[in-house]
Amino acid sequence: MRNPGWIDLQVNGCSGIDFSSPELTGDDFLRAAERVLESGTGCFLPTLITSPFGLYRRNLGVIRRAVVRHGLEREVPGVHLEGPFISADPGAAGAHNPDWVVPPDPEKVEALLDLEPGFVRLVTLGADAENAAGAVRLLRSRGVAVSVGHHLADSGEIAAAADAGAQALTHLGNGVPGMVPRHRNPIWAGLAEERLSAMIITDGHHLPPELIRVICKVKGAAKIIVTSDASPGAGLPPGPCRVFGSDAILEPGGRLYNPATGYLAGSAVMLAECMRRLESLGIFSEAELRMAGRDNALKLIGPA
Ligand SMILES: CC(=O)N[C@@H]1[C@@H](O)[C@H](O)[C@@H](COP(=O)(O)O)O[C@@H]1O
Repeated sequence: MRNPGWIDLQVNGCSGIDFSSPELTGDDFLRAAERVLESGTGCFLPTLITSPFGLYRRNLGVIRRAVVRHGLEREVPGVHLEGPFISADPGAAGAHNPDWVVPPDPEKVEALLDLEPGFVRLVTLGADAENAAGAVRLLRSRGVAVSVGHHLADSGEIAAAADAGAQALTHLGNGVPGMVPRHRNPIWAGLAEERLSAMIITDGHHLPPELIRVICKVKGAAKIIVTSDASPGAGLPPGPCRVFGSDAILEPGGRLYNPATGYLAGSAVMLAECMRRLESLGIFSEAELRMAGRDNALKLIGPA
């Protein structure tokens, strides 16, 4: 499979560098960006997980200044805010700190977007948040792409988000409690909502092959977006490490998890590896892989 310059909408950091850390510096960001780009990713959205407002103010500025200073606007066209408007339920929040979850009030949404105008390109919010549909409409009116996830939303709430202009589902199959009702749960509801693309993490640990196959078959190649969800642990040697301010363990096989909660804490690989793993399942042709690893992501966030 030829690498067309993969586009990764979800990169939380790598090599011990956390884009959501209160200590992130411009040089840290550039070091991490260099590793991401040399791995075969042509363009990516640094992703900030659920954080206090002051952290967004600080880190959006740090990242934007570093990008501009080094002329990386094509490679890093903006950021993905994964939260803070998600569900605080422990299974839905996953690696996110529920203490920083807030409802998507219009003033809060506007305040976040106004920190670095035009720099937020994608927001993940919970479709079960209070007035989620209003927030989706507001974000879309400001030119921001919206994906829903980290929620316990039912099919009605997911449909309402799609009616309001949401375009995708963030890491479908992850960011839900370990045990869910067998028929009515956010995975089936997201799978069944034909208007929404499915972002999926194909790192070999987040989803079993049979679920990847089902999601790809149901959504079709035009509605699949592979993301790495690479975390600060990506690129580190196996063993204990720090991820999103918590202790984590990176197993020799590449599984990265928080031992206190048992939840995965992002992935340990970049998008090129996720694409190789998806290719090895034999579901998609080369042209379809290019859609899932590049074209659909570009379509989602639109031109810079
Ligand atoms: C940055 C981020 O949010 N990553 C999520 C994590 O929060 C969630 O816990 C995990 C497993 O989800 P699961 O336990 O529902 O499979 O998927 C992703 O790694």
